[in-house]
Amino acid sequence: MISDENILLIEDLSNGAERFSVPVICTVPKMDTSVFRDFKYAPRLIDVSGHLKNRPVSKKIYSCRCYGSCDVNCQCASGIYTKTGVVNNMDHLMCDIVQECNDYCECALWCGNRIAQKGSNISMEIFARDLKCGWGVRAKMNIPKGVYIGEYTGELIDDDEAAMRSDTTFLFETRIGEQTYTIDAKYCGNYTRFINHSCNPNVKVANVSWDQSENQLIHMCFYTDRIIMKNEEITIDYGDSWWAAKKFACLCGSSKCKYQ
Ligand SMILES: C[S@@+](CC[C@H](N)C(=O)[O-])C[C@H]1O[C@@H](n2cnc3c(N)ncnc32)[C@H](O)[C@@H]1O
Repeated sequence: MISDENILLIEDLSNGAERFSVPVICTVPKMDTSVFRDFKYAPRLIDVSGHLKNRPVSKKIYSCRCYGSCDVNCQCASGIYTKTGVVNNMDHLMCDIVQECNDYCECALWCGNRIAQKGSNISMEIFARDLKCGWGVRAKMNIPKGVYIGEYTGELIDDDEAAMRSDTTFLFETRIGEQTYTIDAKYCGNYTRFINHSCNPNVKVANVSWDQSENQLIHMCFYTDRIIMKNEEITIDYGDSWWAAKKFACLCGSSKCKYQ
């Protein structure tokens, strides 16, 4: 039930689709709540028909024969994660593709190189930041550095379709193999589409794949770049090209602000 007077506006925006509830909290009068009426929660990427079609496996990439968890000698282990699944070195995360183990790998489901593919269990909530920035996302618990917190989901559309979308606010570029695609999370996505920009962000976005095919789908995955305390706002850097298309100033408040 959506009402401006309630502090807890929605108990769980995900409707049980996540491993944690995604409450929407409003303490700012006159916030625009219409976004939640039209919003379809999608814990995974979907295509315009509402489903992510199976893509044929053209040529299989490497799959490992490890028993239990892969170690550093395993060819498909990215070396990005520690044995407990936390990112080792945030600079390495910014490589072309973080390759996780895939369906053909013989390692266990609990292998330390299967992290983003299993989804996050780090609780987040959507809150009313202010009337100018709108809604934002904050942590419901303390989170260590290097932890996977979610994937940018929404409709997966091709370049022609993306060019026809009038609102570019929620467009995020990705690719399948060599072909570029766009994720649009305006009407359909998960909590990550409410994450605001900061010029001093606490979360980094990496290209991650767990496909067994050479024609891999690149997932846009979010990892904490420092320790995040309970109730701290989650922020990412939207990048120069996003800001180039906008006619308003950044309100991140950081002393490092680049888009004032
Ligand atoms: C991807 S959405 C983030 C969620 C959004 N706050 C909402 O309520 O739906 C991006 C929009 O949020 C606002 N926003 C995010 N970060 C901002 C910032 N640093 N300064 C000003 N506006 C920001 C702008 O309106 C921007 O178009």
